[in-house]
Amino acid sequence: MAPAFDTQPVTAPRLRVGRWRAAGLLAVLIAYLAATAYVAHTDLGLQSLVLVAAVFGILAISLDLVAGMLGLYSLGQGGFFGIGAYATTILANDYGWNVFGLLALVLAATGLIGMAVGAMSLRVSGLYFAITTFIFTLVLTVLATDMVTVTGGLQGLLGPAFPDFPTNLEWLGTPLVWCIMLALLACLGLVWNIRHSPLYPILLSIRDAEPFAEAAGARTAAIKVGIFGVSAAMAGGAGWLFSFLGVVSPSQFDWSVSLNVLVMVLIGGINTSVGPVVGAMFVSMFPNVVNINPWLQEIVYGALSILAITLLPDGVVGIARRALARRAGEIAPAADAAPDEALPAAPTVASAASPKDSEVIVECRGIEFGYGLGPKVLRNVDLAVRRGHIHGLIGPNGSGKSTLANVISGRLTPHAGEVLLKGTRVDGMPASSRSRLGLRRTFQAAQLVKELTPTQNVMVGLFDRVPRIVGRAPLWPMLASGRRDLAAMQRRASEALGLVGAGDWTSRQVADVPHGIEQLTQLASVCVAGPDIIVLDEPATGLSAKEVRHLAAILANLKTQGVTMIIIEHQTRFLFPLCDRVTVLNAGEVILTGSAAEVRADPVVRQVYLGE
Ligand SMILES: Nc1ncnc2c1ncn2[C@@H]1O[C@H](COP(=O)(O)OP(=O)(O)OP(=O)(O)O)[C@@H](O)[C@H]1O
Repeated sequence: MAPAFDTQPVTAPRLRVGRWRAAGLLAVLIAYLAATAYVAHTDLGLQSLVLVAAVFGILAISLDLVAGMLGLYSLGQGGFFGIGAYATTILANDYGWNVFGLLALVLAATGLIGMAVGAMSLRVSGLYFAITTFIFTLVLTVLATDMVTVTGGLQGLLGPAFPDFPTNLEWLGTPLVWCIMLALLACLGLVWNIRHSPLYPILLSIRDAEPFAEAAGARTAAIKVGIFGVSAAMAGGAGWLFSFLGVVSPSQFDWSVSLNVLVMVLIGGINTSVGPVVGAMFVSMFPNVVNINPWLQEIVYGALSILAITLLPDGVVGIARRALARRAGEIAPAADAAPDEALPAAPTVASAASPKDSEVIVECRGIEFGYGLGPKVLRNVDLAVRRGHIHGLIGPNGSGKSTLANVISGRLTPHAGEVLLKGTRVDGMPASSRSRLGLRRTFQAAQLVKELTPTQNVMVGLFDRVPRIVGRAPLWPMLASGRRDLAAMQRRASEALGLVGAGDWTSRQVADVPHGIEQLTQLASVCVAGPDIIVLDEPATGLSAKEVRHLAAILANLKTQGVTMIIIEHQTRFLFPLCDRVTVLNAGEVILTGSAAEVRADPVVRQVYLGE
């Protein structure tokens, strides 16, 4: 089993913001509170304009949390918003419930409903996910329209009054202004904290490279459902706030509102800290600020929205952030160096002694597997890999090697047979649980998050080595334990990149690094967790001869540290010198297991695979 996560440095580093940045943040906070105080004392017209924009800002943040970080384009936000507003209005007006008690109820109820809707909708993804959440909003709108005696039908209901300040706080002005603006600040803070926690690279890896996150031990379905619940609760909370702004009616929560919120996020900048709020301000304030003929106004608004979305794919804030980062030299230009030049010298190869009679650490017995109703891809496959060995898996294209790797690592469940890791039967276990038994894997096509740095990607590999990442994320930078663990994770990730020879590439985006460095980053992301067993699926694909030699040296070094490896590879000249044993698959069946020399000498293998 991998060693426990070492949390050195023992003392938590201070919050990682420079002096100027801290002063800037403080100035922004003071300006925000001053602006809130101004709005709290101004006329009702301006108040209502700002407050509607702020409530929609919260709604847009709730959507960005799932759309930007998880790629789940929910059209259910309008529905959760409506539930919050109607529940507050009906229970406060008709039953006299305390509005603050209702806030807790709304957050809990919409969070739970969100998790239930999420659990059902997450069986599908992309467009189908959007459609299922759209149907949720549609059904709620129809109910709100038809249940006239409860909801007031199309005319809606007048929302409850927001409680006044106690007399000693009346000097603060309108209490609802403070409540909404502080709620917006809290939502911005929550998302900022998540973006500065190690949960952020994990969420992006669930979005862009889910098998990678699963293989690192993340229960991706549970995380998606949980985050969707938080997003729904935030949208419900926005509905609670909205109920105090006037009339609550179906047109304010229908599917077009969900779409409008998506437009806000896209215009402002998806997956940015303040972009959704900027988008919400633009969309909700536009009709009042540009006060022209209504139909001309719609045309101008539509044209501006289309232009913003098509010309600014990162949104207004995304573009501004990139420009600032370029000026500050944070985004390095794309790498010019050829991969060969990019790679440092290979590490020294220590002698790779093979423990001859070590225990069997990975075992497959009688594995049968086929995709859907198609023919069997694996037939009665037996495989025994000894601790500390490098076990090669070769065979012609389509012979079932990657399928077997997926069965061993938990992405696929065999139809028959058993998989054992360290003597424990695991064939019913998800990939995330197998990683806790010390198994890690790489993928044929590198599974990484392109917009993150190699260091951030490698940190994903530490997911199940660091306690309570998900639970602490909403407060992460504010917790001493969070800052300490993040520093330790960054240090471990940089070390792992250094060990595989990619230490010079830690701060560029993966999108800007050569293919060889991507492959090494994948390898570092598994090595960082100190695994006992690594399954590598065609690690040498696309590498130059020099890079392949470098990779061979790294794998031989890993072997000297006692790591067991199963390597799927077509390049036998690279693979055979590393291997203790080689298994040959052909059309889903094992045709031979033996030493590299035995395999090379076998006439059937020579004919079937080596083409001789
Ligand atoms: N997701 C899938 N759905 C249906 N069939 C699949 C799927 N993945 C693989 N197959 C089929 O299963 C068979 C085995 O594929 P697999 O990728 O395991 O072979 P392989 O030996 O790894 O091939 P290669 O060396 O080309 O990577 C092939 O016939 C392939 O077309």
